[in-house]
Amino acid sequence: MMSDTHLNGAKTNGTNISEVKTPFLIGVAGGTASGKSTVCKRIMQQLGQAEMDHTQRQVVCISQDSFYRDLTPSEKAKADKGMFNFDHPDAFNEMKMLNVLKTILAGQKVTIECYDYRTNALSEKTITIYPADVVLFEGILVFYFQSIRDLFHMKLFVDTDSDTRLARRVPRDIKERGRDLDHVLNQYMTFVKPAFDEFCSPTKKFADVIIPRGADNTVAIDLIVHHIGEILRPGGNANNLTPGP
Ligand SMILES: Nc1ncnc2c1ncn2[C@@H]1O[C@H](COP(=O)(O)OP(=O)(O)O)[C@@H](O)[C@H]1O
Ligand SMILES: Nc1ccn([C@@H]2O[C@H](COP(=O)(O)O)[C@@H](O)[C@H]2O)c(=O)n1
Repeated sequence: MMSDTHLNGAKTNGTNISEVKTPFLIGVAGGTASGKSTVCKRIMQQLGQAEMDHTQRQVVCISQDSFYRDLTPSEKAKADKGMFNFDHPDAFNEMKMLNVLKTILAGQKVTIECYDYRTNALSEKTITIYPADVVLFEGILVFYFQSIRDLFHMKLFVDTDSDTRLARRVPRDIKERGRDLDHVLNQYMTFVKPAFDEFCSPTKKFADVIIPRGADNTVAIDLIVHHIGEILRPGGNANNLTPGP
């Protein structure tokens, strides 16, 4: 289904001297454990991309967590005790996010550091994002920063009720992020919940599509995938990609 219709190639005497892809950039926001990553995975699966080698992939997903800023030693000590606010916009490096997304939109390859929740820091592991047709950028605050928000061609908000999100976050953080129950609940009540109400939830208004119940909402995901397919098909409007309002 992926086509080359949105290659912005400069042609001289019929020869393509440069072929630059402008990827279709999709922002996926929502509260913690709302199912953002799972929705992205479903979209990739339905576009037939999830099982592909990452160098061949034409649909890729990037997490906003790769753009947490470095912590000072005293912030690090707080973070280890669950006393640092990772849900506040100041915890992110907006300029780095902006530069990376602009590079991706310019059709260039980028290398992104992966985030390690056990050390509360970027890890040595990196992932290289090759020029792709569709790039999904998911995270709690991807619509918070206007500079970032303005870059998206499509904005999705995964809307899952807070009880469900907490019920998913507790086992996930214990199993996958090396936390204990006290740590998860204290952090949730002190920072995660208030920051969701103050910074994340208000960004729902920027979404083009709100997805109630996340990945359980197969109808919404089918519609979104169909729309992406229409844009990318030969003759679709992918030649004229401009970010949405
Ligand atoms: N529809 C669903 N039904 C059951 N569990 C889900 C569903 N969506 C996500 N999960 C689980 O909830 C946790 C958080 O999901 P994830 O997609 O990683 O959320 P987010 O990216 O928003 O933090 C994971 O353990 C995931 O397997
Ligand atoms: N060192 C960190 C960094 C982030 N968090 C929490 O992760 C949440 C965002 O990730 P989701 O997959 O849940 O969207 C966010 O709510 C932070 O509290 C963390 O606990 N530790």
